[in-house]
Amino acid sequence: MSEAIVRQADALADEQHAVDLAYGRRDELLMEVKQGLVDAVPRNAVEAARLTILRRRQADLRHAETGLVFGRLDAANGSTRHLGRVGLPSPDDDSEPLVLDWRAPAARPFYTATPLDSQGQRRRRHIRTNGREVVGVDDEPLDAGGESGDLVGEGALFAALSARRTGRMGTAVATLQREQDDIVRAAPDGLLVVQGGPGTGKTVVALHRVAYLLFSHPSLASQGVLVLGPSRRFLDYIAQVLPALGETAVVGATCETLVPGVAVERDESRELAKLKGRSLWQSSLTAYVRSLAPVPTALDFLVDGETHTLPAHRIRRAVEGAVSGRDLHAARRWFVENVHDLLTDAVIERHEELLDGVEDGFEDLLARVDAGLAKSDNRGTLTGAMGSDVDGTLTDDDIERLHTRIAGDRDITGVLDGFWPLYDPRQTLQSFLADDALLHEFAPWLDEHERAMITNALTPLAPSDIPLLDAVAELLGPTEAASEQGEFLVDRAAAQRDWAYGHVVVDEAQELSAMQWQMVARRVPSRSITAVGDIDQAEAPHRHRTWEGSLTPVFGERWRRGDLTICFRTPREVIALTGPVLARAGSHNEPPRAVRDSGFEPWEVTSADPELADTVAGLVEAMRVRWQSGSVGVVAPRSRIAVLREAVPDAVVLAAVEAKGLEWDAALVVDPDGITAEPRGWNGLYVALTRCTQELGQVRPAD
Ligand SMILES: Nc1ncnc2c1ncn2[C@@H]1O[C@H](COP(=O)(O)OP(=O)(O)OP(=O)(O)O)[C@@H](O)[C@H]1O
Repeated sequence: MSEAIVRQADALADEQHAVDLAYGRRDELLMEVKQGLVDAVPRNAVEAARLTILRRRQADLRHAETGLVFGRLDAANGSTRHLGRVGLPSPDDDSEPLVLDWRAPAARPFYTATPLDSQGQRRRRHIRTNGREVVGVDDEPLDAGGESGDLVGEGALFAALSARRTGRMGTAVATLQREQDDIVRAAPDGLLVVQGGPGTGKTVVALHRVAYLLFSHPSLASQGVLVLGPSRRFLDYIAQVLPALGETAVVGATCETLVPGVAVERDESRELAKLKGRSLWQSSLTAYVRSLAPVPTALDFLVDGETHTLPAHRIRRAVEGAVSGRDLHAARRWFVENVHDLLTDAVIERHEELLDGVEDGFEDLLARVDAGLAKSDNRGTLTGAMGSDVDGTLTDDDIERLHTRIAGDRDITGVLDGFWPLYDPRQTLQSFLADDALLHEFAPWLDEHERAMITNALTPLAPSDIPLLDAVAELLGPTEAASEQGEFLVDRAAAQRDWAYGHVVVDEAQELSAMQWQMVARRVPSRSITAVGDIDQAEAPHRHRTWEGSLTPVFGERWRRGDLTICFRTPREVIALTGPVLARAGSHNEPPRAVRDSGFEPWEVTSADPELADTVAGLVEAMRVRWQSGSVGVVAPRSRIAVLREAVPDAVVLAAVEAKGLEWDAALVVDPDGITAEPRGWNGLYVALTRCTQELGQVRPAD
């Protein structure tokens, strides 16, 4: 046996031993946690918190069944460390864990050390497993000096990349690359926008970042993290990744589901969506909602049978004081309290006048007041009901009671409601959008045709109405304090429109309109946001071809950019086709660099249009045979989807926009010219061409 084979066999045996120990420890810990949870009924908040931690730990350990240990770092000082999906403490109270969590700072060299910058490490080892069995190890010496390549752990990476696509995303925790790791571990302050071409691992990075942030910044975990994806289907697609990374404290949503209790009820034209996505709406809606504050006038109130008039100038001062820096409903609450105070003062003043009148005709005056009260209601006389001191002066308790009585008085409340009503966000938005004169006044940037488009497309709600509704709801403010619903943080966060998240991750960020960005920003007051996307795959009706264009209207200069440049999905042969497509799409970016060849040259066939569906059915069948147990997807212009779905009922047939973020072993692009003829069609074709991991075919209808 050659020396290399013996070394490999020894390495496999060593790692099998380490992996066996780790699984043994994991099973032991799982058992301990299970026992801790048996019949556990929390008696107090501390115990409830302990049980939550135990449940979380149980979920983490369960999810770590696959790939419990995937790497090892050998340090220059002779120590070794194994790395895995979750940390496993050593059974004896050793401070060194048996397995180091991949998110721990000490694990970082596994992703970033190079021969030129070895970070105190001698060797990096990737451990490949199948279930609990070690099937391979890949070693990289880090102490040899010399050139550093682009990739870390090539062997393990290529093994991961050549695995058949199941249509569900897996984790890449064992094979994250340097540029990806830099983004995963970047400080969570401010808005970080990550531009990456197709297949550069944007979604992978975004999800690993969530897991990393929740692990390393526990304060974020207590506020929750929101992951915003482009569609429900997409959220389902990634749903298994976060639990596998040990994370459950995450709310997933799309821009359309972000406002609890509100659903999109109709589709809309691109023209309207583009119009309603413009950033100018924010200031127009702000001005409109501000205009709903009442015009000050004198107000009359009946207190204890006496009319008290608060003059217009005092109401004006109260309104002006209330609205500054508050949402409309908070301003209203402030105003109402102020009026209660003013009225209390007015009644006291009147009472003092009465006392002053004692000297000149006290009895006459009292008789008049009491007679008036007896007529108006049965609350008793002022002099009697107050329980004032014997000398007639009001005590603090009297004043407190008077104030409470005024605050609870139905008639007074009625006057205040009439003067300053509560507003429903949906009705408020719809009244605004329905009224040409209001639009003219508050959104003077709309022309007549645009105003007509808006007033004609009112109910029910379309996707672009959701961010407008959210803006109005925020400007109005809640009518009362939100009630906390649900035992778990994620349930409470998802149910509350104004929940302040610790961090927000946005996938396919290039699609967001300015108003959708506003909606995101509102949910994270700290602006701790990671947005990943490819501006060249933008399909949305906005016109942005650069991140500056997309972000500046909302964030100004307050964002930074990161880049992902290596394509892990699409093979070099296919990426080579995309340069001209990108240029036609008006891109400012280079295509990403593909990490591998597939050995399949992309091919093209033509078919007479009437036979196109049959041709596609035949080609899909042949591709299926070639990619047994793998996946095949078809991308086509919208107008052909229905016919193709009928011709190949058991295949995935999607429009380019629907294929975004998805990948198959083999992709068949039908009628590429038809795709480019769609709105933002060159961007769409770029998406379509870059879905495959191995084989790309195109079918063109013959003229
Ligand atoms: N470090 C990695 N190790 C293994 N696989 C990886 C790695 N990074 C990315 N991949 C794989 O590459 C493929 C593309 O990743 P992902 O879907 O995150 O890319 P994307 O940039 O979001 O693509 P798109 O722009 O098309 O949405 C996936 O199969 C993913 O698992």
